[in-house]
Amino acid sequence: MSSTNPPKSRRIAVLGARAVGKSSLVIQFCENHFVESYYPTIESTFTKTIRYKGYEYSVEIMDTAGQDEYSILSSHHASSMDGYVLVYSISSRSSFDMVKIIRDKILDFTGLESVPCVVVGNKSDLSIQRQISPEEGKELGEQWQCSTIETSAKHDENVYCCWFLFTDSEEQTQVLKLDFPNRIQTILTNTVKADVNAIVYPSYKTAGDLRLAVENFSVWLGQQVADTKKDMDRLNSSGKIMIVLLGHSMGGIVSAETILRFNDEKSACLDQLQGASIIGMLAFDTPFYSINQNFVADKAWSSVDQVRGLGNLWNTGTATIAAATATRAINASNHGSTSGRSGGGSAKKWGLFAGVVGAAAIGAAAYVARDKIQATLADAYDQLTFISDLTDIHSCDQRVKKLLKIPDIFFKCFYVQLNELGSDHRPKTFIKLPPEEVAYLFVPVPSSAENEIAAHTSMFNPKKTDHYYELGSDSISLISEMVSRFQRKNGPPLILAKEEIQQQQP
Ligand SMILES: Nc1nc2c(ncn2[C@@H]2O[C@H](COP(=O)(O)OP(=O)(O)OP(=O)(O)O)[C@@H](O)[C@H]2O)c(=O)[nH]1
Repeated sequence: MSSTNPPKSRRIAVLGARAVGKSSLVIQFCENHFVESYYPTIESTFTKTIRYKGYEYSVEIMDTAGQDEYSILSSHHASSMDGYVLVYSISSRSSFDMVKIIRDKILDFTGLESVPCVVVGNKSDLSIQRQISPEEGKELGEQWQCSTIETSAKHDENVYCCWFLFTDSEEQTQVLKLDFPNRIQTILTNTVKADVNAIVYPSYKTAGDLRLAVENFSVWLGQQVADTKKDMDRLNSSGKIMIVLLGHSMGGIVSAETILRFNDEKSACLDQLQGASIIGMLAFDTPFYSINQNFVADKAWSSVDQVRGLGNLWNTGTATIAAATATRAINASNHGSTSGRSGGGSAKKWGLFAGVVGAAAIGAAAYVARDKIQATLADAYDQLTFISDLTDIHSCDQRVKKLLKIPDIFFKCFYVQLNELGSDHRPKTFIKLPPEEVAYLFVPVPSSAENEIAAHTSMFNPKKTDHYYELGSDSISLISEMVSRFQRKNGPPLILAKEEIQQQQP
């Protein structure tokens, strides 16, 4: 990831019934002409760079084959998309109904409550044949809280607008709907062919001792494993639970300490995790080597209110996520049924596992380097005994060293870096950068936030973190790599349910 500002990339699928004008809209937008003749599409991909509200977007548009009620939504079209343009023809009631069916299929597939989309009523030039009024189109948009627009690919009316509206609506809904854990869960499910459960660690104790936080977190983690096992038993499925910890901010330190604890106390690990394996951790802006003293010293931070506000932000849970995953049924007959709506862990069919990948974590705690900041600010935080753990540089250093010594634990830390350099000509970062020998494990993520604290707290906000999407895909690639490594080492995954294995035995 570079610190320049390359275009933000977006992948959009265009979906709708047959002959509503999907290809015509895409061709008009990308190539500026209208094709009168009708050639049913199988699938084509177009790319176009657009400038919108000061940002450049490199948009990859997937034009898909027309859908009918019986078409099966391809995973290729439903997943790894940043959003959808759903097209109907204003002259066809059935195509309007089809848009609703397609959206339901996407929600079922992704397990989300809502997805960024724009509903487009095409062929607005055919007013005499109109079957759907503009009001009916708008009502649907209000119901789904998305933008709607009528277009004519033929007369090139509103064609540009529909793509811009998408960008706008996607920007607005992204933070709320496709939040980071959901995004990881959805994409990872399809990437590693696994039932992926992103579990957010529900409450994070910012008060209290680090050891207590680690203990609480370990107990919670054990509970997640037990719940997953119960689901698996109920569905008579077999598989090995793998856990990946994702920790933002101080959650990364809690995750690292949890791994160290389980490694030091192997019997406790076996009891509490019931044989599940922690295969790695990803940290996000975790101050493993304390926070960057440059900005603490900056008097811009000397407002108690500002820091109190920051504490509230950290405590909202926006920065508190965890994930647990389970390898999905490989049996094709079970594919369609494995995805449930979000939060529907129990709705998942845990049958026929190829193994179970589990991930957990992310907590964020408010903290400041106590001895680097004014007394008044420290007072605002005096219940946060975590602070002292960050000022013990020797322990900080040892923590990372010990973590790296544990065999088969994969570790990476992403950290935010502002686009401009500081007055000392060094990168502006929230965390203090690590020593040279471990620098390769720390990956900068460019941020356009106004300062280091804003960058830190908005790391999972696509509006502030320029490479939010890449952060998601990089995390997914790393988790996939952890899973493959684990599976390579521990033999091929089981792909059959218990009863099928029994049936196959002589
Ligand atoms: N009058 C009018 N005709 C249009 C418009 N857009 C597309 N058409 C015509 O509608 C027919 C179907 O257009 P396509 O763009 O191929 O439709 P599609 O949705 O991609 O079709 P499939 O690939 O089968 O899903 C073609 O004959 C187009 O010329 C429009 O805005 N107005």
